[in-house]
Amino acid sequence: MHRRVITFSRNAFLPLTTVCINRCGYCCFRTSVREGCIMPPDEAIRTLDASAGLGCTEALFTFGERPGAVPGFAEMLGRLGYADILDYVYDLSLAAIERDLLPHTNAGILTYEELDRLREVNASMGLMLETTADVAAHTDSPGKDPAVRIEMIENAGRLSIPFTTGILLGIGETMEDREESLRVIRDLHRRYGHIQEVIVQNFCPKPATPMADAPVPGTSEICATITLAREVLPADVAVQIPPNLADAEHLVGCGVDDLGGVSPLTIDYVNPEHPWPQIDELQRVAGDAELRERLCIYPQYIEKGWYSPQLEPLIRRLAEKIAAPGRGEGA
Ligand SMILES: O=c1nc2n(C[C@H](O)[C@H](O)[C@H](O)CO)c3cc(O)ccc3cc-2c(=O)[nH]1
Ligand SMILES: C[C@H]1O[C@@H](n2cnc3c(N)ncnc32)[C@H](O)[C@@H]1O
Ligand code: MET
Ligand code: SF4
Repeated sequence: MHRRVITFSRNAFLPLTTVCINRCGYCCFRTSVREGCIMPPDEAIRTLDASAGLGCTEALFTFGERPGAVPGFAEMLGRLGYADILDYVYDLSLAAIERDLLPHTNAGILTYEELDRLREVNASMGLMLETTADVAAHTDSPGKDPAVRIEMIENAGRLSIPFTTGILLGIGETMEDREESLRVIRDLHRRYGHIQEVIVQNFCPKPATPMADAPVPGTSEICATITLAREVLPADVAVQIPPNLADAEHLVGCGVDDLGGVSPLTIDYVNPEHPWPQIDELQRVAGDAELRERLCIYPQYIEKGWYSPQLEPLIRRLAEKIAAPGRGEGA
């Protein structure tokens, strides 16, 4: 099951806010409304500048879902001059584009209209399905209702947005649940053709969360799930594993196509205890496979023109840049 090419994206992770209406049992990212819960514009711009300088091509905006519904948040955001976090991410997406970075946003559940608006300034977007099962970890997370997640992924399909989704392993679901989740993703892709990659992400326990002592999926179980994903999903959908969370070196042979976004500058704010491998270590992870840099919009969607006109020149330029010979590690 060894695949010849393994891809990754050089990115910058910008957690715009840690405030969230959900309370997932595994999450250490979410905080209350308090000092520091919103990344200020000057810090965001510094991160974009520095990441562009390090050769990154993607700005990943990942943050809490519907923070505006949490009391006190709107007032804090208002002090930065914004009425809605989506106005803020829109402006920062423009700032990213100006600096030659392609925005990819995962803000949790968004409406059709919100997706349509962000589509103008995002090369791809994402939302983890997590699981189709009804799990205890999601009891206090209305946004993790599988029906709600499926509806949003469907809306992204209607809007022809190149899309990243995935499943989270070890949150109370069974192997059968994983198979069902993967089939649902496959069926969405059959209808809309927009799923570019599916992340198979293993739960990592966090201190002081309800799941702090929950068992973690072992390497052989993760491998079996990657193999299952590769069997269920069509060949044009990449299977991604995060190289910082699992034993990626031993898992790539299970059917992995992609190592996701890796940052030379920022940490993985969702899993802060797991540092990224250095980009020059990724070839070791990829083993015999050819390691190839990609953009956050996959080549087939560039060919199909599934992007907004204002992203066209940048996508063209970055596609040439990553294809240029001599652009190896640290370039
Ligand atoms: O650094 C991370 N990147 C995450 N990414 C980013 C991802 O690695 C890249 O941004 C995409 O592969 C696009 O290049 C996600 C993107 C999504 O759309 C949905 C979920 C995730 C999850 C993570 C994550 O937990 N940590
Ligand atoms: C951005 C994505 O990160 C994942 N996520 C959230 N918390 C954890 C954790 N403790 N371990 C692994 N992945 C996590 C969820 O799948 C979310 O959708
Ligand atoms: N809160 C969103 C979600 O869980 C984005 C990723 S977690 C920080 O879907
Ligand atoms: S995983 Fe995402 S939705 Fe769940 S509590 Fe954390 S930030 Fe909110």
